[in-house]
Amino acid sequence: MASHCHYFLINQMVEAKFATLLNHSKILLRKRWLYGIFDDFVTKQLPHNVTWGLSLLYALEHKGDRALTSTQGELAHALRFLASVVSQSFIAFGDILELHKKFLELSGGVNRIFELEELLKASQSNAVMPSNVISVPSEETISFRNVDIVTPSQKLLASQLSCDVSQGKSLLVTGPNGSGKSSIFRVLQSLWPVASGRLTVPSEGIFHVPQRPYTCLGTLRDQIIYPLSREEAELKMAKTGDRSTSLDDHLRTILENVRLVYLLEREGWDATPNWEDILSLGEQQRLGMARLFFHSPKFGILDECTNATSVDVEEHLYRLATDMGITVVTSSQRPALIPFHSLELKLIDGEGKWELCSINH
Ligand SMILES: Nc1ncnc2c1ncn2[C@@H]1O[C@H](COP(=O)(O)OP(=O)(O)OP(=O)(O)O)[C@@H](O)[C@H]1O
Repeated sequence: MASHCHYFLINQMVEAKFATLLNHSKILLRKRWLYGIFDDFVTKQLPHNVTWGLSLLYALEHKGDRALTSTQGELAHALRFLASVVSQSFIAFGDILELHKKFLELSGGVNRIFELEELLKASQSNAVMPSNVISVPSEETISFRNVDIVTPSQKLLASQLSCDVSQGKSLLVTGPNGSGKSSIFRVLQSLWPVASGRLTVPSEGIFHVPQRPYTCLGTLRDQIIYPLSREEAELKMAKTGDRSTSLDDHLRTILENVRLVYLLEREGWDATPNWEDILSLGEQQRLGMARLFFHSPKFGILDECTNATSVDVEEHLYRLATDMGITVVTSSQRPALIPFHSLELKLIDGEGKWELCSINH
């Protein structure tokens, strides 16, 4: 019922916007039509009328004998000259009118270039700021040192945040809606710059799983190994894994672990449906976790990425991650996840206050 009502409201909104657009287009068409008539009249019709008028005036002024051949020839010549001068003058006037239209088009183009330049400047200045993020290849800890978490509209969400996530010591970020949990993850992904302080992250071995994982074009296999290609995935397996297991067997085990093996039985390895359309959010989230297990990184950054799965499946997924030795940084509201973490970062009010507590098992 609620979704029906919502659909109705959206439909009404779209209809209203469309009616405004249609009205605007009608006004524009009428104005263009009137302008076209005016333009044609000034550049095509009016010159003839003016020539006739001037010729008439001339004829009335000089009432001589126009029967003479020489006078007729001179007259025709003079009239042709007059007609061309008048029509050229009006065409020039029409060009001036046209210039206004061209000027408007040009000013639109200039505006767009100006906006592009502004955006480029802004992105360059943003690109300078993440220098506060230090990416170290051999680093084993994610470390926030007096980091201010600030939104693009300059709202301070966490002030002077200091906390270390070392391997084996998973961190749970909690707090009310809008307190800044996801913002910490945006800073971790370098989507937002570090306004002040220093953030140190290992340059490799970090894997992000968002709330709605991206589903790429391709097969079920491609979804799990994303962003690697099949060849790269096979190479990765050859380097790290058991050489006796094929890639598909390995992926099948992962699907069994995330309880999605029925998808393989239903779709097979080679079907390429639009995965986002055919999978529920809970299934997409389990696929996101399957990706994490395939890549098996040192750190998993999990931003509410299991909140659409049932609690028992969520616990099972976290148990698997712990067993695989993946240290996680989780944003979640569910108390069931507390036992899988060693530290809890509580964002208190979304105005800067935070608290770090260790979780005793
Ligand atoms: N791009 C943005 N520009 C300005 N403010 C933003 C932007 N994105 C988020 N915010 C604001 O930052 C605050 C924190 O948002 P954030 O998404 O981190 O909250 P959250 O704790 O993850 O909330 P929830 O529990 O609802 O997911 C909110 O007040 C939000 O309105």
